[in-house]
Amino acid sequence: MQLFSRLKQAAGPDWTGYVEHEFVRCLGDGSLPEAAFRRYLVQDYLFLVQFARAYALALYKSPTLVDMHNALDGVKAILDVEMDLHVGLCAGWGLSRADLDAAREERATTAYTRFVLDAGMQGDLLDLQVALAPCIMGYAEIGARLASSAPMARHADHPYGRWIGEYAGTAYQEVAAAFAGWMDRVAAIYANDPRLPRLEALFRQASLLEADFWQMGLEAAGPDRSVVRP
Ligand SMILES: Cc1ncc(CN)c(N)n1
Repeated sequence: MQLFSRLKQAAGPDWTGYVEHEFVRCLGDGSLPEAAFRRYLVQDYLFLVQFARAYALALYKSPTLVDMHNALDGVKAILDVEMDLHVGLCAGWGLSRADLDAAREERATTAYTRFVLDAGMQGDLLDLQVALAPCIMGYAEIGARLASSAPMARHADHPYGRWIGEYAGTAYQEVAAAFAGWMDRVAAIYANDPRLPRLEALFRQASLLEADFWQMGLEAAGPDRSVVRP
């Protein structure tokens, strides 16, 4: 079994609480309040900046040249692909790069990104990959599900159709598949039974922090958007 599938199974409701969060459900059916999406967009820009640093740390933590190339591909995928798409998406919502650079990090953004960076600083490449996995793999899963289950998602009138299309699209899906394969290859060398509880704990915590990130967006739409946790 792929390490990702195993970690997901172990995280159980903490994983579904992330990928099926109310923010995601409302994004899919188009009912997400604009204020929630805007806060999310701004914070996600700040998130991606820190996430690029985490991928760069993966390069530093890489034991082989092959791993270094995989990590470098990840840095480039964020800086040259996802970040460009994100800035373009923000521009469509009237948010300039200057607006994004001037924004203040919300606590949920700080908590999540610094957790991932710390997991990588303390641990080895596999610890870092496992802490990054909910981010990379979760959005691929969400994008694919929303694109196939929300028929309107591909319609030009859907307010969040472009976001869904980006994460359901081939470019992002390929990045996620490549990441899962790389993590499996590293796990084949470094994972063993005594390490599993620690890896599962890292994955679970990152999944919870992803759910908090959605929640932070949702709360911009009003204080009554309570956490929907299993
Ligand atoms: C918070 C968050 N998590 C994941 C992704 C997808 N890389 C993202 N853009 N933002």
